[in-house]
Amino acid sequence: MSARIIDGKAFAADLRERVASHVPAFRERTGRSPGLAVVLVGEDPASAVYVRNKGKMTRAAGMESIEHRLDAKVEQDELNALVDRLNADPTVDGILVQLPLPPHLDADEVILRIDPDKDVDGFHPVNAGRLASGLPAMVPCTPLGCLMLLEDELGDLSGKDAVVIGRSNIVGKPMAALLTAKSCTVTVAHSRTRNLPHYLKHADIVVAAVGRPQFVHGEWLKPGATVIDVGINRTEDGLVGDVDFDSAASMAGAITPVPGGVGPMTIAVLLRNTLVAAHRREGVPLDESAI
Ligand SMILES: Nc1nc2c(c(=O)[nH]1)N[C@@H](CN(C=O)c1ccc(C(=O)N[C@@H](CCC(=O)O)C(=O)O)cc1)CN2
Ligand SMILES: [Mg+2]
Repeated sequence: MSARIIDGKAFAADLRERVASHVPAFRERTGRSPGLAVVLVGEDPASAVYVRNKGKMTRAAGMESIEHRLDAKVEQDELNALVDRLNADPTVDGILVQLPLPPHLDADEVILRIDPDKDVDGFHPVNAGRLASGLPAMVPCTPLGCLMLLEDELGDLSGKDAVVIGRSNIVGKPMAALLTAKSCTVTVAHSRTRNLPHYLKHADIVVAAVGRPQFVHGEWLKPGATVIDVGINRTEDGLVGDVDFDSAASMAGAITPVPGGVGPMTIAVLLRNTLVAAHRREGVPLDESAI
């Protein structure tokens, strides 16, 4: 193995501290802490862990965590009504509905209902449009976390060839928009791409978010490439990414591990987005590029 291991866990801990350092001044200025409301529907065990960690880390950063747990059988109207109440609550700066929702609920409908200025997940089409247009947006947490790791590793990304594998609204599409905004030449590959190794051969940057365990093989990579693995797949061999770590680590210049790579960045960026949303909503200045 020769690749540098990108320590997302340590980067995320640093980012959470940076976020926390801005909270006292916000409280001084407004008389309250930034507030994040998290809605969990049902009992999906992984979602329950993520939501618990979000609450813990929100409080550890000095912010207010408002948690709503709804029964798995809750009706769409009741979920929508909760979002309406959170939209109207001036102490709530960020609203997040934990995904996936039980199959009888329409995630698009509930996301559309969230006030775009409180949409700390960055999933609302208004924010997707703002991001695509280069306007100030709430940016989805996982891709923004990937971008932070990439810039920390590589510095200026301008002119680099990037392949994003996966075209979801949550990771692939916003990741492509962020890399395009950084002047990368971006290819979006996905499950129907005919000859993935052909594209990967030239890629300086690979972001794998396809949702298939160990899908990307090291032999396909350009030697020295930076590989960001967004996958979290629970298999008989434990938790694995979308990249075959061992073969990729012998070809790449740097790679994120699973666990301990991208995953921890998701919650750290969520706290960052909540801080940003709170400052924007209150009109309190914040140098967003410094956090
Ligand atoms: N509304 C949202 N729903 C979901 C999101 C999201 O950003 N917003 N992302 C994922 C789940 N997620 C946060 O919600 C999340 C996933 C993974 C991690 C993480 O720290 N992973 C660890 C491994 C933990 C494990 O064993 O499962 C790691 O990779 O090191 C944090 C948050 C889907 N839903
Ligand atoms: Mg896909």
